[in-house]
Amino acid sequence: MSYDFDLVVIGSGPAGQKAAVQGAKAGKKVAIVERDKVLGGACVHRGTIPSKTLRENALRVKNMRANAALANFQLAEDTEMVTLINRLDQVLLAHDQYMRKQIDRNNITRIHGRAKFIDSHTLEIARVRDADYCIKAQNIIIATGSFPRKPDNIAVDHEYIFDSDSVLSMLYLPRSLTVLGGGVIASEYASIFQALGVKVTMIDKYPRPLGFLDQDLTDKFVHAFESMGGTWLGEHNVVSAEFDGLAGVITRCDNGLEIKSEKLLCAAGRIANVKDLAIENAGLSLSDRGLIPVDNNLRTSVANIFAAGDVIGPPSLASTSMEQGRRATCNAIGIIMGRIASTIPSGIYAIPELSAVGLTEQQARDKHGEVIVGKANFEEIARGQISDIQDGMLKLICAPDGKELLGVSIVGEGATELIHIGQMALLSQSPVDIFVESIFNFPTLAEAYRVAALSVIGQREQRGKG
Ligand SMILES: Cc1cc2nc3c(=O)[nH]c(=O)nc-3n(C[C@H](O)[C@H](O)[C@H](O)COP(=O)(O)OP(=O)(O)OC[C@H]3O[C@@H](n4cnc5c(N)ncnc54)[C@H](O)[C@@H]3O)c2cc1C
Ligand SMILES: NC(=O)c1ccc[n+]([C@@H]2O[C@H](COP(=O)([O-])OP(=O)(O)OC[C@H]3O[C@@H](n4cnc5c(N)ncnc54)[C@H](O)[C@@H]3O)[C@@H](O)[C@H]2O)c1
Repeated sequence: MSYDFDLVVIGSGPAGQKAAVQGAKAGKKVAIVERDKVLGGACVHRGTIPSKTLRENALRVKNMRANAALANFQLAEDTEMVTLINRLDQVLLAHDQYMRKQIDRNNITRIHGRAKFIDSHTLEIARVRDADYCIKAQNIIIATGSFPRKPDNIAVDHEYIFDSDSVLSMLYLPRSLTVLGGGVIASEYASIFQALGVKVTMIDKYPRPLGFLDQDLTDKFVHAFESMGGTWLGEHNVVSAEFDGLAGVITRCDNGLEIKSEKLLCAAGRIANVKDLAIENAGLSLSDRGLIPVDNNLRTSVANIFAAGDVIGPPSLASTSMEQGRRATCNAIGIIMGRIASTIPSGIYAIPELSAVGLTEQQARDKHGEVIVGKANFEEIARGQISDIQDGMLKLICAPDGKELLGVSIVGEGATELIHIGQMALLSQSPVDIFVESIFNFPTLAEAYRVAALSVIGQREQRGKG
């Protein structure tokens, strides 16, 4: 069979972009199909980058409020959202230009249109102005991402009730906001809006937010959120949320509680985006959870079709999607890569940040028994004192021998950067002593590694004597 391309990638988010570039670097004839006018996917236009840009301004507002002696700072009533994401256009433009240049420099064919499978090697491209046409590819990578789940009982209208795709299209900063969910999106936006002075209520059916993280971290997060004036309602099941017909939203829980707020953000999970792909024409079907099933090499049940990113499910991060995209291409073109390292960090850009790598304390106890845990509060570290960081903490989780590092969990400003020190120690299988024997810059938050390691070593020596 003759093909138009060696590799066609569907979707230009983090997974698709890296998949296409990897193919071109390996000398293959590659095309990338994107239905949006702009490249970058949810990550760039509706997710990671916009939310982190708003976060930067929320932090500035919070910091200005923190020192009333320097400036009596108050956000104006009816602050327009555009002023709070004023740098977003510049950030997006810079990102878009960078991506276009990279795609063009690598001679990747950009196709603007919606892809649909005709068979396992053929895609039909639907275009807005021009006629549809077909392309044939030896290998295809599905990197079509995900979209927000809309529960039937939540009337998302993008005017009063938003999802994470539309939340930043609000015209004005609301006075109050209900956030449905206690996952990553909910925790990030709830704390960002609260830091901006919005009265936020965050609700989840689970007892604590971000349940996959160490409880010490989530306790500190809830404390920080409530100290800013937010309300966390765990173990509350939302049964309905609707516009009240006047100027707000009524959220009802199954225990009878009713919450009134100006706006609501529904962050109740995301769904793999396979609409319009007609995967059945290629011989593919979805898993029970609505995801595209792949093996360890990211290959689907059809030999020449691979999938990467949110469309294959957790961890559903931009960071992992990029690596999956790259690996999917390598596997497709015969460069066998094997499994992705299990030490993937999670970074939650809430206020404060949370980040973890390896095992949590509970996971380590379940697996290894009497583990040794060393903690360092940022208030005890010179840099933490200087920066007045109230809710910062770093935890080292070590095997019962007090030497082998099993995991690192951090909450506090800088957590998503600091975690990589621990990640490198885990990857290089360094004993916990490395944090004591190495000299770190002073004053830095990284000193917390040293303080926590000293605590571990102290407990290890006590155990040795006992
Ligand atoms: C609010 C929010 C904040 C986030 N923050 C972070 C963070 O801080 N860090 C992090 O690591 N991750 C974060 N994420 C997750 C991250 O955005 C996703 O994991 C990542 O975007 C997934 O990349 P992807 O390439 O799989 O898909 P996407 O980025 O969703 O890209 C898929 C692309 O495929 C295109 N497409 C779909 N169907 C077709 C079709 N039939 N034909 C042509 N094109 C098609 C879409 O238009 C889209 O451009 C966040 C997500 C959200 C929603
Ligand atoms: N920094 C990051 O890495 C980052 C940031 C944002 C998003 N993401 C990714 O986006 C994905 C989606 O995030 P998400 O937060 O929307 O989903 P999620 O699945 O993590 O959380 C959804 C939450 O909503 C709750 N919920 C749903 N319906 C409810 C109801 N009726 N009543 C009460 N609670 C209810 C669930 O219990 C759950 O805790 C995640 O997989 C995450 O990896 C990552």
